Amino acid sequence: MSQRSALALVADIGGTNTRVALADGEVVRDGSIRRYANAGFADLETVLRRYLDETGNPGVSGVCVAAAGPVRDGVATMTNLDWTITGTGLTAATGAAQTAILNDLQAQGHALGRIAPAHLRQVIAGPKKPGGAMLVVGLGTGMNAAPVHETPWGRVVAASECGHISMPVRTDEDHRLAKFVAEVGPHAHGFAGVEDVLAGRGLERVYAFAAHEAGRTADKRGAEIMADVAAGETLACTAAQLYIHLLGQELGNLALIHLPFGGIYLIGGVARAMQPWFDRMALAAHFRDKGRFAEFMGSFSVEIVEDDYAALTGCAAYLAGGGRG
Ligand SMILES: Nc1ncnc2c1ncn2[C@@H]1O[C@H](COP(=O)(O)OP(=O)(O)OP(=O)(O)O)[C@@H](O)[C@H]1O
Repeated sequence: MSQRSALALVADIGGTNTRVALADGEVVRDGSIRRYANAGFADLETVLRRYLDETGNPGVSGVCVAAAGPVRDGVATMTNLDWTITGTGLTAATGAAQTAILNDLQAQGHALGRIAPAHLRQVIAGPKKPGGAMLVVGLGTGMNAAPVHETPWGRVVAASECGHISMPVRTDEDHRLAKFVAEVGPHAHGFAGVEDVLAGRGLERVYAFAAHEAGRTADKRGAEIMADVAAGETLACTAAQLYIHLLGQELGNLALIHLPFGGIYLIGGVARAMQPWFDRMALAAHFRDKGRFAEFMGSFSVEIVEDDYAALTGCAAYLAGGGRG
C-alpha cells in the first residue's frame, strides 16, 4: 500500500452492528455515517454494496475495514458472526483497488488523538504522559484490547485476542463464577475467558450466576439488567457490582502488562452502559487492588470514549497514512 486515497470507504464491523462512512483522506465525511444491523445481511460485501447504492455510488479508490475478530494473512474471521472478510471481496464489492483489513481494536488505536475532547470522559483519575504508550479496551459484543505505541517510524498498534485469555480470579466468588461460566451457565464452552464475563453476553452470564447463587434461574438481556440496576433491583445490582469488580481487575492486569502511561481508553456499548456505575461501584479501587503495586496503579488514567464511530476515524487515518503500523 503506497498510494493515498482521494475518497475512501471505511467500515467498523462489530458482532452486532456495522458502521460505514466515506472519508476524504484522514477525515470522515460529515453526515456520511450509516449503521446497519448485521443480522439483516448475509455478508459484509452486501452491506457495503447497500451503502454505496444508498449514497449514489461515489467512486472510492480505497477501502479500510475494522473487523471484530482475528486478521491472519489478510483475512479477517469474525469471532461473534459467521462472516469472513478478504481484500478480494472488498474490491469486488466497492471497486477500490487499495484495501486494508484491521482488527477493530487496532482501528480504535489509530483514532486516539483524533477524538474530540467532548467525546472523552475520565472514569479513573490519573496522569497521562504525552507520547506514552496507550491502551484501547473494547467492551461490546466481544472484548479485546490493543496497545498503541508512538515510534520514530510512526504509530504502531499491535493486535491481540486478549478477550480469550482466562478471566481474572481473585476471590472465592470469582472461582465459583469461573466454574459456572465454563461448565454450567448459558453458552458454556469448557473455559471461562475474559470475554465470557466482560462483553455483552458476559454481563448476562454474570447476572445468571448471581441468580444461581441466590437459588434462582434468571435470563435477561444486558439493557434489561442495566434498567434493573437503575431501579435498584437487588440481583441486578449484585451482578453489576461483580461485573465492575472483574472489569477493574482485568483493566489492572492489562495496565501492568502494557504500562500505558499515555492513558487507557474504554470503548463499546457495554462500557458506555456501565459507565454511570463506575464511581458508585468503586471501579478505581478494584483497578488498584494489586497488593504492593496498589500505589503504582495510580500512574494510569482511564477514560471512556463516547464516540461510537471512532474506529471509522482510525480506518481513515490508517489508510491516509499509507497503511503502516
Ligand atoms: N444499555 C445496555 N446495557 C447493557 N448492555 C448493552 C446495552 N446496550 C448495548 N449493550 C450490549 O452491547 C453490545 C453491543 O455493543 P457495541 O455496539 O459496542 O457492539 P459491536 O460494535 O457490534 O460489537 P463488537 O465490536 O464488540 O463485536 C451487545 O452485546 C449489547 O447487548
